[in-house]
Amino acid sequence: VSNGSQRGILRAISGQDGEKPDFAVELNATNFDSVLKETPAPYAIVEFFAHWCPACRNYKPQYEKVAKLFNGADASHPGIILMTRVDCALTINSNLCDKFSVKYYPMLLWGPPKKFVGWDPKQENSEILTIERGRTADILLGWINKQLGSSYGFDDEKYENEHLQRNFSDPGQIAKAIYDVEEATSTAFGIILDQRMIKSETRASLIKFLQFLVAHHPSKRCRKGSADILVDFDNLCPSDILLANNEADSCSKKGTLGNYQICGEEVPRGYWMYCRGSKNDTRGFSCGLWVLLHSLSVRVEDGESDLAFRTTCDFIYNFFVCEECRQHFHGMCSSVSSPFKKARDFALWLWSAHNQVNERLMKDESLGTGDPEFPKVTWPPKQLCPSCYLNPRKTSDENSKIDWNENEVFKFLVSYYGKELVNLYKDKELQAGGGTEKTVNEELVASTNAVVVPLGAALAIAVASCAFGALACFWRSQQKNRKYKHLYSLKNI
Ligand SMILES: Cc1cc2nc3c(=O)[nH]c(=O)nc-3n(C[C@H](O)[C@H](O)[C@H](O)COP(=O)(O)OP(=O)(O)OC[C@H]3O[C@@H](n4cnc5c(N)ncnc54)[C@H](O)[C@@H]3O)c2cc1C
Repeated sequence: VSNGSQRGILRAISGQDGEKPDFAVELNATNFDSVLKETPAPYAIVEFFAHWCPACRNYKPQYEKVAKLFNGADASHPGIILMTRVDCALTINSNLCDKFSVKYYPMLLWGPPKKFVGWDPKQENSEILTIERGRTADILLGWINKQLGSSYGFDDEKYENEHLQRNFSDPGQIAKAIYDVEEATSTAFGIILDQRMIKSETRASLIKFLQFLVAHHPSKRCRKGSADILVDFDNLCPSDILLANNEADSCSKKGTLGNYQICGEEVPRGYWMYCRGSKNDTRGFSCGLWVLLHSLSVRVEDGESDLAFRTTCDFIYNFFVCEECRQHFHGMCSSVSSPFKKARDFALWLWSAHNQVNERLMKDESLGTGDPEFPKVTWPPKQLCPSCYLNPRKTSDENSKIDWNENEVFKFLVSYYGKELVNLYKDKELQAGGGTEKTVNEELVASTNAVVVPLGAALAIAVASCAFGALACFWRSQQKNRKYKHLYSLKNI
């Protein structure tokens, strides 16, 4: 998907355009496969229409009324059905519409998004169905409800979030959070550039965090995007420029750095799934950031645990725009007196620090500052991890300290933020890769195709420490080799 068309899609979804946005996402022959392959939604509807067709124009408000329920930042049921449309009157889409044997307008097809990709019309038992009678919004929603056994209604428009409400007995919810981790990463990077936060005193901290992401981000495309930025970092945001002018344009959104998408072109998507609040301004980014930090913490090895701890602390201190949050977190970081030697200790420290924040906020939230649908709890609640509790609290004993079984908590964190988080995502990666799973090393090397790798701060810090595990080390040596190869070839010109 080209930058421009992707931005168009994001605008359509997030409604940040000046004019009233469409909720259904406009697809064309160029982005059709990639958008449908990438969407986390389990179902898609494609409306084939022609812009000159009066019946289609009349139908648009009906289709949009349904799309508003499922697409966009204020959808009541996000992430379930991606509603799209293809204009068959555009020459670029002729083959696409022919492939789906579009015989009349508007024609609606329903199915799992990935089944639209590489669809063969001769295929028997296809999971793609024609929605024969979707002529009004009511009929279309009725058809969907019948198909899914759901009871969605247009009254759900009030940005309610009942289906995502915290359900402690459903640990499977975390599988959705991988999309929020990507969104949080991309949002954090966007804020850093927007707010011109890369300065001479914060630059090294960002480089360290990018290395952390390259080695341990649970999403492949964020590892790849972070590696791309890291490789070019010294060119894009040289330290001498920052020393001369602490507010260098090149290190902000205005510079080339602003063209980099840390998690690829499809992210951010403009909505949150696991971290979606019941109101627009609650949860979202700060929840996604926590999940990112926990997911990183359970992926480090013993030897990197202290660096991971310091990298996390410095990143939050330098780049988290919530002043109270960063100061409070800094206080917790500063109270750690001896270096971490075990990955387990770092993961448990982060868990415990997060619980201290939760406990502090529980009091504030009685003032109505939190999200009423998602009250803060001491985490994980018993429903999610019964074995984490040594002595279950008695009702009369509500305020006593919980006696945690830290071995069980660690096991739980590793499984929750490790395997379970990437449950859905792995399938997606495999499907996207056509069934052949490349090693992460190959992916990283393939992704970092810069011709010249600068041997400045990024690489110097990287090569010197090799601290973030074998994977990052491997990647760094690849960069180093390329640098030398490049210099060598230059010398021979
Ligand atoms: C580093 C940091 C510091 C912050 N400090 C402050 C602050 O000082 N004041 C303030 O008002 N807000 C602070 N925030 C924001 C606040 O913590 C919440 O992120 C925000 O209120 C949204 O809450 P939430 O209900 O989505 O759950 P969050 O607390 O954001 O948690 C996200 C998810 O993580 C899981 N989780 C909860 N607790 C734990 C735990 N102990 N270990 C592992 N997983 C857990 C749950 O599944 C939860 O849904 C901070 C955020 C961050 C990232």
